[in-house]
Amino acid sequence: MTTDDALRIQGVAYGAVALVVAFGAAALPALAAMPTTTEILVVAALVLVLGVPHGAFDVLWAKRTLGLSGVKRWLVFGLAYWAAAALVVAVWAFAPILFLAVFLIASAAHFSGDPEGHAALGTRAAAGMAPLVAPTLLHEEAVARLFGLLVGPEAGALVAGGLATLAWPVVLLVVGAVVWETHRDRGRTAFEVGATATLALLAPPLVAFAVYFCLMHSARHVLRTARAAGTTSPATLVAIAAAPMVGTLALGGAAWALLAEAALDARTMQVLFVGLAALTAPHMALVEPVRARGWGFPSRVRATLEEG
Ligand SMILES: CC1=C(/C=C/C(C)=C/C=C/C(C)=C/C=O)C(C)(C)CCC1
Ligand SMILES: [Fe+2]
Repeated sequence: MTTDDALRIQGVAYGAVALVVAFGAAALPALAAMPTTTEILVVAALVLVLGVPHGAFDVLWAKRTLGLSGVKRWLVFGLAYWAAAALVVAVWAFAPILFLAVFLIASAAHFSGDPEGHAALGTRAAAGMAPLVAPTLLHEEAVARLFGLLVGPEAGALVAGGLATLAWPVVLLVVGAVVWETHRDRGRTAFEVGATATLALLAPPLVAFAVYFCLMHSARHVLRTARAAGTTSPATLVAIAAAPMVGTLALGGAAWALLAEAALDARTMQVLFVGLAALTAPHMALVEPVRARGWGFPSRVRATLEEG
């Protein structure tokens, strides 16, 4: 099986799971109650084990794009990576609303890279915004509460309200994207984006995020990395990601210890999502230029391949 086959299977499997979770949650409304501490802990564990490792492959992209070699250069790279992350944590501490707003906008831009091959700009916008905006259509209060654990209840409600004003436009954009991509014979992209929006609309916000982030965003990135590295061996991939993952876990542990005074739910949310936001800054700085070049192929060559 080639990595391209694996990417196709991943897209379809993700869409199927997303729809099952979405309609399962809709059929069992008791599940859609306010997020409990248990839910937060389970989602945190899933995101940590299946989601966060995709960023550990940044070392591989750094090697490819920056041509890093030698202990000194790797040390400088590591320092710059963690300095960028620390800066984000400082913004969270001193300007929480700015932090959350920029994190959401940057995340939408980052998630818009998920669809494979060519996709219309509107489709990319829909793919990027659906996981973040759609949950506020039916679960605005739950999103506000979760944001509240990160930035305080008032700021949380404000930002969730801001997202909620975008909810219908984003739903319409998703519908347009599904119709357009189907019309252009890109049915898999249509299915993926439609499933993400359905999941984000119907399932409890954190559950929807975990399913999307682990089975779409992270899985897709790992498969793209495997394709660029020319390997399908899980052992090779684990070997690449192990050291950065251990470093990340150590810093996450330190953050956990520092936040000893916060209640368990706030503490977990903060370590997880402020940590994700912090890592997203250097992660995007490395990965977005690679995406603009077609994931390791010169974009013009790739475009010709895809048109043909
Ligand atoms: C906190 C929170 C949300 C936002 C999460 C974001 C914005 C995650 C971004 C992760 C990134 C960009 C990872 C990079 O690879 C939701 C789902 C709206 C609702 C539940 C609470
Ligand atoms: Fe990512």
